[in-house]
Amino acid sequence: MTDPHPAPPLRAPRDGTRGVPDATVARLPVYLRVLTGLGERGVTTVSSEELALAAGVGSATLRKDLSHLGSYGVRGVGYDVGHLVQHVGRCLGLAEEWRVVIVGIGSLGHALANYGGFAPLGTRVVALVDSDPSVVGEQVAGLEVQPAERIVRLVSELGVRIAVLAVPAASAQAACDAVVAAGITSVLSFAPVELQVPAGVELRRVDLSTELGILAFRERRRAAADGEEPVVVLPETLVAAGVGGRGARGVHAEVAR
Ligand SMILES: NC(=O)c1ccc[n+]([C@@H]2O[C@H](COP(=O)([O-])OP(=O)(O)OC[C@H]3O[C@@H](n4cnc5c(N)ncnc54)[C@H](O)[C@@H]3O)[C@@H](O)[C@H]2O)c1
Repeated sequence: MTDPHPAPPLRAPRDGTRGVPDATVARLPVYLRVLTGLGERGVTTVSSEELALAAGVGSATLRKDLSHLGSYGVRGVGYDVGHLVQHVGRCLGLAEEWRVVIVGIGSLGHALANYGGFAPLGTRVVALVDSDPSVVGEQVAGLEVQPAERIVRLVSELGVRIAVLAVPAASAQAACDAVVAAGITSVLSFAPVELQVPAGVELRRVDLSTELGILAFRERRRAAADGEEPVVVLPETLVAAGVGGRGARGVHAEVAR
């Protein structure tokens, strides 16, 4: 595979990703996943165009990102996949293991605890906690669910650095405060609510309903541009009250159940 635009070989930074733009750091796990997949398929070199396509970014962005790390692209050859896997991994601190606690072992907490895809990114779930006594003591993914009050001890004894919050929105701030008070400095929350953390604590949120809402909005706009009739989904109560059906404005209504 040839690379028409290889990034110039630069020095590798000695201090991980310090000084590397946040946007670049956020893309590194994606590059690593693609590169790891290529390596598993026996691919030894990859062009910046191919890597960019597989990672879903522009090739100029990819070359710039890798140049921040010190890339090893060779003109006419491309990037050495194995070398780049190690290099990106080192920059992400993956030689070390970052220990994770999941707070809230309900539907989502179970799924996350059982998910095996975190390890390649250097993280390992080592503890599960829940505030519900009926959940405490349950075995999930080889770990026993611990009472939420034990968080301080778990964090210090197991060296946990990252907390994943899989609790309802109403409990999320309290759960967040508890993990921060226990010494956690990185929090990933799935609760659909804004959270406050003190300076020095990294907070990331995964809000699936907002993401889906954005896609639905775009679908609606695309359908409107294609001249499709909008489908308005009405609650059953409104339909029972006589609202809905194909109305004067040509709106086609369906019932939400
Ligand atoms: N289930 C999903 O597929 C899904 C998808 C996207 C987002 N979410 C969000 O993830 C969060 C969890 O969803 P779920 O469906 O797993 O809920 P769930 O009700 O099934 O589980 C929540 C768990 O959190 C525990 N809990 C509550 N307060 C706690 C606290 N302070 N400390 C420790 N544990 C506590 C509860 O005892 C319960 O076991 C919600 O905010 C939800 O909106 C869920």
